[in-house]
Amino acid sequence: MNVSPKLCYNMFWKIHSCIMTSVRESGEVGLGTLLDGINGPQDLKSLSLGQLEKLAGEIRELLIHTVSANGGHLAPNLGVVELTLALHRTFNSPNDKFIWDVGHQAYVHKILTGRRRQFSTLRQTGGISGFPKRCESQHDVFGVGHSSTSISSALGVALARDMSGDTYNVIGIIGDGSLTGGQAYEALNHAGHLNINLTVVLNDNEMSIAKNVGAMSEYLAKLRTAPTYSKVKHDIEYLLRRIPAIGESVAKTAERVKDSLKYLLVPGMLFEELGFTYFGPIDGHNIPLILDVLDKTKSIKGPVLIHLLTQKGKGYAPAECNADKFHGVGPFCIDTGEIIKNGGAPSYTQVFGDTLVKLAEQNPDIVAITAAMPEGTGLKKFSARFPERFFDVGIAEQHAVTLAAGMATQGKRPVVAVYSTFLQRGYDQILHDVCLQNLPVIFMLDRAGIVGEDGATHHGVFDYSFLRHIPNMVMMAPKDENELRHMLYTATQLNGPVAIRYPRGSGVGAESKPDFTQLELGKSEELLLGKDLVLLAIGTMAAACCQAAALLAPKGIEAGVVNARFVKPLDGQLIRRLARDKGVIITVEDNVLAGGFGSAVLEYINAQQLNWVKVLRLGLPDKYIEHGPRNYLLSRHGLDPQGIAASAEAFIRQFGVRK
Ligand SMILES: Cc1ncc(C[n+]2csc(CCOP(=O)(O)OP(=O)(O)O)c2C)c(N)n1
Ligand SMILES: CC(=O)[C@@H](O)[C@H](O)COP(=O)(O)O
Ligand SMILES: [Mg+2]
Repeated sequence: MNVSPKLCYNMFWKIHSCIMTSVRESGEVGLGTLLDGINGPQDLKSLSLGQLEKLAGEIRELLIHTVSANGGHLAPNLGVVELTLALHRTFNSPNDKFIWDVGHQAYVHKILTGRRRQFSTLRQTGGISGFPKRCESQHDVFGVGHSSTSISSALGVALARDMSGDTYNVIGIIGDGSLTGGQAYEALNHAGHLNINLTVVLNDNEMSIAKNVGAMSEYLAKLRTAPTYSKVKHDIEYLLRRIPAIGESVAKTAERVKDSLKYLLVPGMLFEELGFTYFGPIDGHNIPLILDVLDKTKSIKGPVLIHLLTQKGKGYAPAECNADKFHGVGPFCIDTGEIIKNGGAPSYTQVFGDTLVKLAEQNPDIVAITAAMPEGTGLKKFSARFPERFFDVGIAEQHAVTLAAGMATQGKRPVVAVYSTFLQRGYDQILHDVCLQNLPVIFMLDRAGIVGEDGATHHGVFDYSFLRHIPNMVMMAPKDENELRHMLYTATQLNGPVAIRYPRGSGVGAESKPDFTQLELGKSEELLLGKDLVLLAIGTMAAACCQAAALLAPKGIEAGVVNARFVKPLDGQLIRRLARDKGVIITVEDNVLAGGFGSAVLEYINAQQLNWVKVLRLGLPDKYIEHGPRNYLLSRHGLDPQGIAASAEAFIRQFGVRK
């Protein structure tokens, strides 16, 4: 009988799932196993190679089991199991310092550094974070969540080490996707120049979240198929030493010979040219091989780059086949790999993506730009429909912004779709390259407000504050997914920079008609009338405010609700009227209070000398918000209907109701 490898693999996977199901049912994942004996990295030192390989399997089971329940970054972690084991086996953390790029692949590191028993709390309220965090463990040397920082921070640690006369090892671990970010090159440039002792491990799985893009990615692919440079170096040295009589002296000049030969044998040794000693490419799932190369590179002076080839999702068939889907995933069924869906209305992301395609069908100047997140930002459809008008620039938000500015000077209508938190990278480019020249670039800020389980590094709670003060910028936030459509349409009709911010996840199920309405610039929408106070809401806070008003009514408080729509320009006319008629304004936003929407309203009231108005600002405090479910975090910060109603009631009781 002829059995295809794919069929074999599927059969293996079925048997494996059955075993896993019974293990899960007995509630024994990772207990009574090798993993159970790992209380810290020191416990790895005595394990045999066979045991390390068995441990790798147990870690994979634990990863799959935990992420299937809590959600998280499964595929990146499955890909670095062997690498992380080898790192902790070779080096001595926390004396030696590991610095992870993005940090979404540091689960194995967490498991091996004393957090195995807390691992079931991953990404949950009060539980361990999905990213390295200095306050969580001394093994987490550098906090992270945004990409391409590892070489910079590792270099900083290495420089500090040398200044203090210490001798520990510093190892930065960066993925091929993160190597598309400009900061990584700034750091390579600096490290190569300093000739400092520093190890960079490049974990190359040919994937960012989506397939990796760019010339560097193509260069890595060339290295992948070229003869192993480290092997070539070794072989040349070996051969030269074996030449009778002259062997030793020739071997002494081997360094020079190798230097000339390497150009012939391996095209464009970019990393070596930058001052790094390059090792690779090496199979990143072969523990003895990784141990060997780590051991060898330990004694090399100057910066070293070890290029490992890994497979994202390794060991779990659904993640191997769909590495992008399992990059960051919600709870899923282990046996089938199916994501457990909440159902509900289409997400803001989807509505944006569909709307952009519609608008682009009518306007050939519309182009779309993503920084390595075509799926997450909803641009997948656009990329399929208009491949020549779609640009994935890699993890390069700064470049994305200035690229858009350049296109806008030539009459294009660039739409930069980006997560709010990652646009923080492009602040100067927005200010200096886009707004100063008043260029019509549209910024679509997804994942604005509280994002949930990714936590402090990912909440998009600063965007009102870092965008609204920039001259020429128009900033809007829709109350629902249907309004998002009209806002995007409106943005295409304006002739300057526009930012629109909206949250992660489902819309409210708002009905949408096929036509578009151009919204009046700086005009808000009165949703509910109420004589005692007004809840002046921005974005999705409008719905919470309507519910809060309903909670206040039985208490004899008549609250009006306004959907502000614009953070900039503000609806000054409305604010003056509210000040005159009600005298109590409560602003509500899911942004930090500092410099946010409420601050804008206060500035306006001050500028107009409407001094009698009582203003309460509800929003997020001047601190980083931890990880946890989005609704829980909103309620914890008083931004759910109950919280808003309670604050409004207390405020009105303190300042009285104007009759
Ligand atoms: C500045 C910034 N932009 C975007 C992201 C979103 N993001 C997280 S991981 C990732 C891909 C990283 O790819 P790579 O470094 O190769 O890691 P892999 O997941 O492949 O192991 C992206 C785009 C981010 N974390 N930071
Ligand atoms: C690590 C990272 O930055 C992304 O993977 C992020 O976690 C994606 O989040 P979403 O699930 O909101 O797309
Ligand atoms: Mg990668």
